[in-house]
Amino acid sequence: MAFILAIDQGTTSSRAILFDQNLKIATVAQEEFPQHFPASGWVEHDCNDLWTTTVSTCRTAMEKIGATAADIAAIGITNQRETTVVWDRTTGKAIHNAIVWQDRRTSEICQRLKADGHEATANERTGLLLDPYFSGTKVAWILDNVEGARQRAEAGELAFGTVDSWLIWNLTGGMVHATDATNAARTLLYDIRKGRWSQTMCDMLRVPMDMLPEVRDCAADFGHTQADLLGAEIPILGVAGDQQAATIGQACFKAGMMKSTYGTGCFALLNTGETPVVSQNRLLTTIAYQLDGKPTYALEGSIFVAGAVVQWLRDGLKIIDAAGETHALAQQADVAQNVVLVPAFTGLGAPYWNADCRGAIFGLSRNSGPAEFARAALESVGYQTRDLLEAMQADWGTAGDTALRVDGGMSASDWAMQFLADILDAQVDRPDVLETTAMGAAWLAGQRAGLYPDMEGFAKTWALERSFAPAMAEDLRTRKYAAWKRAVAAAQSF
Ligand SMILES: Nc1ncnc2c1ncn2[C@@H]1O[C@H](COP(=O)(O)OP(=O)(O)O)[C@@H](O)[C@H]1O
Ligand SMILES: O=P(O)(O)OC[C@H](O)CO
Repeated sequence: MAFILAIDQGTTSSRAILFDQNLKIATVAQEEFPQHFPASGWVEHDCNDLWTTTVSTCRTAMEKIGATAADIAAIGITNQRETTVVWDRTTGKAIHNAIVWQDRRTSEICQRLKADGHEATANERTGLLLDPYFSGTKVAWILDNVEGARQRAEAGELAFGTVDSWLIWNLTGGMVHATDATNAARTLLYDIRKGRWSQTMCDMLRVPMDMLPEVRDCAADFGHTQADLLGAEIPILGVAGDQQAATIGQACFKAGMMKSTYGTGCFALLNTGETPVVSQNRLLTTIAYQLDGKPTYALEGSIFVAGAVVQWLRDGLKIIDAAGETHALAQQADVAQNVVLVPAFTGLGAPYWNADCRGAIFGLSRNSGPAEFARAALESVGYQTRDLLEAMQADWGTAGDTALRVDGGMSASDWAMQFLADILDAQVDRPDVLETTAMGAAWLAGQRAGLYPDMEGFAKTWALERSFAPAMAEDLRTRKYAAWKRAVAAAQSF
């Protein structure tokens, strides 16, 4: 039996998944690692944790089913995007903790650049906005705050990479400093139209170009693992950022197809084909995947809090013990109460991009309790998705005409998915395999290794587990969504 090893290095855990030659999951290993919050709005990871948990989960997954390196045809890597690592090319040591995508420390730099009128140039080159979310300002922050770093970077001694690059560098023993086009597209340094690093953006953000990795296709040769890591050399043949990998795993290969992933946050990607669509509604233009040198573009809506609102009910309010309890609670909620929760715990992402907004709850009465809170929390994820889809519809026209394919931990909630269908007035399809992110990375590597079918054949393997059809009366849908819009406006003016 031949396997593909998918590495999924996420925000809260590292996972290794072995897929067999029929694209079925053979085993999964997962390890969480600590999150570091050195100041308000700052989020860091220890770069060593990212690396050691990756290797140990790979080893555990292999041990679980007695697979050796000889059984593994190739490795595919998918990763939390934007998170920034800078390391010394000689020692291979990171010079600072990884600055995580959620980190807001460069908010002021972004404000300054915007005030100086740079946003249009940034958007035109990269498809992104001047927001601390992306890597570019994080790299500059490290260079300005670690003693001697800027000088060393200018002397070519330091390397920058998103998490995929950091893992590739370590897996190959420092032989390969590369990334793929989807990860490059999240740095604020990459020209998504020209398909190369942008001198203009590097100058704007003061990032020396010599630090940047080489950009390759998603299915390409990224070197091979050092023999002593997993028992023998294994080729690395696939790389994609996690949301793009999920788009691939959901087989959204045709323009107009869309997926939405509900993990900590929610990321909706609409395949727009060979042309990058410029959003008039504050969505991001990004690369969905790049194969045979040809990029396919996507419009992306990024919401920072989705499943995290359920974690808040559990860990902050302590009104549930496990995420799954929200289903029963939401069912018990008093329908006459219209409690609306705006979960802007770390500001609002698309389409508002309001870093300073904070969470708010409206419509409480003396009878409001855990059930109404749980319902409002699940509903908030549906409302935020509708905001994204309305923006996509305005930019693209047909968004929402096809079913929305969902995945991620929170898509396990039948209640949340039914509400989503209701508030969108659109069909929501949940696939059999919810590990779409890892599946996407596995397919990239597996088809390059000659083990898996081509795009068309792979798309045929997508199987539906459950479809949710809208069942809410139109006037109720209209009233509820209008209440959400009022709540978001009020939260922003607080
Ligand atoms: N049955 C459920 N109902 C509601 N939310 C859930 C359920 N199961 C998991 N979640 C939420 O899904 C999230 C985990 O999803 P996952 O895809 O593993 O996230 P990530 O990759 O961002 O760590 C958690 O925030 C959790 O609260
Ligand atoms: O690690 P996840 O699944 O929360 O995904 C993080 C995204 O890639 C951030 O853009």
